[in-house]
Amino acid sequence: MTTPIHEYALLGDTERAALVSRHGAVDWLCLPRFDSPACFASLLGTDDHGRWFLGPVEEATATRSYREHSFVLDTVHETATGRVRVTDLMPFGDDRADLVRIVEGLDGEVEMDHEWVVRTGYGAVLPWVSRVEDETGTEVIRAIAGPDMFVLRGDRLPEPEDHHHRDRFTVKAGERYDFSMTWVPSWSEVPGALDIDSRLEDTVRHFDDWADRHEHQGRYREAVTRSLLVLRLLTDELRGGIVAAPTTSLPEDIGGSRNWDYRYCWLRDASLTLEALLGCGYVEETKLWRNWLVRAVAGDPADLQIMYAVDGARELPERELDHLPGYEGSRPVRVGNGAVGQKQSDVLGEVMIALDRARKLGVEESDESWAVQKALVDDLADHWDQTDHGLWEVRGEARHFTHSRVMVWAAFDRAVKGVEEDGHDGDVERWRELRDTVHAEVCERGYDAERGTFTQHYDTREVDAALLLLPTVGFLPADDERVKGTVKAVEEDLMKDGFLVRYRTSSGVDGLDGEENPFLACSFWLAESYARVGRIDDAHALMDRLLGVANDLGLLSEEYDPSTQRLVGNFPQAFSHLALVQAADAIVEAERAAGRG
Ligand SMILES: OC[C@H]1O[C@H](O[C@H]2O[C@H](CO)[C@@H](O)[C@H](O)[C@H]2O)[C@H](O)[C@@H](O)[C@@H]1O
Repeated sequence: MTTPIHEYALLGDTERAALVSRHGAVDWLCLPRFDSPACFASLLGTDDHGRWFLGPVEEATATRSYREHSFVLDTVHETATGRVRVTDLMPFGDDRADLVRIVEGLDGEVEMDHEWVVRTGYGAVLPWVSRVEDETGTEVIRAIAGPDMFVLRGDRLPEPEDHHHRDRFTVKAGERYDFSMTWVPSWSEVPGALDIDSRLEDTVRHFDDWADRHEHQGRYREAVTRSLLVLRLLTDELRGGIVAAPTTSLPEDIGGSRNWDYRYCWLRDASLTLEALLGCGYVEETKLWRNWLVRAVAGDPADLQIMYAVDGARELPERELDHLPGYEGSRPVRVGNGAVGQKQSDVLGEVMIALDRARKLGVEESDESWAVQKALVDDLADHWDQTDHGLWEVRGEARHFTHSRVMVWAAFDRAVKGVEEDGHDGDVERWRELRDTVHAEVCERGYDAERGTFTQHYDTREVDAALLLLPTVGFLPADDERVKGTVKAVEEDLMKDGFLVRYRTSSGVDGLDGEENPFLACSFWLAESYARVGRIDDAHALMDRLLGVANDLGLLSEEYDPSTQRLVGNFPQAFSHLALVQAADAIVEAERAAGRG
């Protein structure tokens, strides 16, 4: 039986991440990077596609929590005979790729099952596994396949059986067993053992200190803290790229084909992540990402992509993995992402907004960073009127999506501000003129005067949840009648069981089969819109409903299926968490303005 998505916890060290189920199965892990092939892929297949299980043999109830504000996870399993705690972590900041699991007996005794199954290539490849000694003479299990070596250490090593490694042992109160798995390139020596206790302490301290620094105050502080931590975890410490989610192909609709690979760095998602971090006082992180951006987009501005690999590489060809049956049979499983080749005119606007905000918060441009922005905006000035695939990356016809046109306006607007307010150079006359032209065009062609709402694109009367962002990016004030009319139309057309879908798929605009569920980021945008127009009680009601669908660890996926009450889509998803932070910020601001803060 598959594990519901909300039953998973996230582990990670800011360069790679794993999902572990409540019952103790690490069902997803890509090594050595977020976007590397998985060595545990049973999330999208069976146990034979790789997993690491450590949990009670007998039926148990499990309660779990992160230690302080970190990603060190404590799961306490209670059986009829006793209680045992399993602590899982990926130690941070030591240039190693380890997954550590500590089993401690708390009460009575508990019989534990241990199973370690490594498969490389997303479950396709059986490695060569042997018992070897490290340089201190300690016995370890080593699995080798192509470029990868995985080394399992432990106080009890499991035994081989049908290409799995298994063990069963009893843990009594007061006993402790440590296990760790380490990835190194296959041509390396077997890596040495970790000092587990000190790595655990440093890892908790690092994340907890980081989380303590944020400035958000308000009723949703705890949810905001966990969301910021998720965003931090998805920001690659070494390379600076920010991934949209650590998973691929968790379905937007169970059993459906809307299954995509999110382990890449979208300029849109990354810029919005930065804005959320900046809004809570995390300014330094901007430099890491901005330097990544400058390296990734270096070269001809016409070659700008909408997403890159985590190290800035450009090749992300989409392919289907036929050997994997998919999460609850949701096929195909895809790796790579075909949207990489799309034109999405909103992304430069998002980048320019985030970098403008960073400048205003004192982040100085580097020699290259303004030059790169200038080149990109000049290139946009040559192609500003083209159609695109929009922020939803539709696979249907390219169109003049109203949100994209607004973001073209935003790109010129922030470029003009870079000159007027921040003293940088550039073709400001031309940018100013284009900014005003696009504004007028949107208000004329993207607005349905009869219904009093902006529309999804210039040739439709449909609406789109992205239109809620018009006041957020400064295109029009929140109390403009056209904005208010848009909020009303979006509520009328896109509400589904108390949550918001992105757009009506029935229009066929996205060129895809099947349905999708409410999109959590859009639902947070609605809460933010309510706050901006002073509907504070409505904002709280929606916020509470949304936080109510997060799992017990405060994690959210991309979408939520109200009919089955399940989180669906990739998990955890930066888009949902960054939108949560921004909605909470907007509510605090609105309460302050209304004298309710
Ligand atoms: O809706 C079809 C598209 O779905 C994915 O895109 C979504 O995720 C992106 C990453 O978070 C986000 O930037 C985008 O706004 C979302 O629509 C998928 O990556 C696309 O390939 C697919 O066409």
